[in-house]
Amino acid sequence: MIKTAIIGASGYTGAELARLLAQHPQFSLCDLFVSAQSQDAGKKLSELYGRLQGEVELVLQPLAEDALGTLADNYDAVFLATPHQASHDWMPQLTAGRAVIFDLSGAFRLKDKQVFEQYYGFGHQHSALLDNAVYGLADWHQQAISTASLIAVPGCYPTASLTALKPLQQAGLLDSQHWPVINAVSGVSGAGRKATLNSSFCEVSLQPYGVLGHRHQPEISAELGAPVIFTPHLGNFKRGILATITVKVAPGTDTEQVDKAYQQAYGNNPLVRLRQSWPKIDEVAGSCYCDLFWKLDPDSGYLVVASAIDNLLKGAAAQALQCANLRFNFQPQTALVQE
Ligand SMILES: NC(=O)C1=CN([C@@H]2O[C@H](COP(=O)(O)OP(=O)(O)OC[C@H]3O[C@@H](n4cnc5c(N)ncnc54)[C@H](OP(=O)(O)O)[C@@H]3O)[C@@H](O)[C@H]2O)C=CC1
Ligand SMILES: CC(=O)N[C@@H](CCC(=O)OP(=O)(O)O)C(=O)O
Repeated sequence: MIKTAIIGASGYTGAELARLLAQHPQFSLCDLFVSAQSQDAGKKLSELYGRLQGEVELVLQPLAEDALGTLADNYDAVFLATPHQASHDWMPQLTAGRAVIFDLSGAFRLKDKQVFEQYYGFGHQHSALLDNAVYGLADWHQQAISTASLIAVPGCYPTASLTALKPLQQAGLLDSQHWPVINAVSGVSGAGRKATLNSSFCEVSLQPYGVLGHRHQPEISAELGAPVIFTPHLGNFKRGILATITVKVAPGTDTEQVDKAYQQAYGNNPLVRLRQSWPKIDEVAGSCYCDLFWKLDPDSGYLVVASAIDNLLKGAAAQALQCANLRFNFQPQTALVQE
């Protein structure tokens, strides 16, 4: 069994990871950690999330930062479901241990250090770790993930967007003169568990935010190798993301070529569903799938693709476990879909 711990286990993505790992036949979930000053230290995770009663009965332990090095030697796998800065600060000690690290934060997703200053509000101090980190877009980087020691699990919006765009890019069907335009709506759990005014019940009303400045724009562009316009919106629902993406296809592209690109990319992938109609948030919320559907207007050359995921699952915890399945040589979908 793969000995496993989660740091940041009391948060939304940490709790989903705990649930998934607890039902995995090959992973043994041993310990759950929160920050040293956490108000939840000493509580059972199931006290915070009643639906986990009987499924995860572990207690949330306060993390002594000076014990990080030994901590990473006690496990085969450590999942970080922590804020970006905490992941950044702890990574040198954690990666010195024997555990493979799966980081759900954005701290190691980008190679360009300048992006961190501009979009994350801190200067990146760990160039060598950045260079070594593998971007954990699990449906695309199986080979690199299978040998990595530090895996930077993508953000939720980038997962929805890149799953839709990469097959087109791979098949050479994107018109490089026109930037893809991504409009995406996320449920409020995307903002994490901690209460803020913007995410409080009476304040949330469908609205764009982070316009022309969200940190997922450089993440999507870096992985796609092309600039994009990305506009996120906050919706008044709990979980899920729907990204509706408009692209100009290369001259002469027809529907058959687009269908073939998606079939080639995902025809045998149990975690990406090529739908026959436009995807809905309700059809992916609580699941580990990404649902895709598209339509091409051959006259104008514009293609619209819709991509739906659960932000906490395919957009975070389930993708992290998909990476872990690849890293430890299990089927990528193990414990993620019913077989
Ligand atoms: N929510 C989402 O849809 C997605 C989130 N992510 C990323 O995953 C990570 C976790 O997100 P999410 O679960 O939503 O966040 P939450 O705010 O729900 O949880 C954060 C967790 O980290 C702990 N924590 C907070 N501050 C610190 C700190 N300074 N040091 C150590 N631990 C700390 C919290 O517990 P405590 O404060 O009690 O210690 C809690 O367990 C973030 O980096 C986020 O950007 C990625 C994709 C999607
Ligand atoms: C609705 C909402 O607030 N969503 C978050 C994205 C969550 C995510 O993917 O997180 P990281 O890239 O930060 O890990 C946001 O826009 O900041």
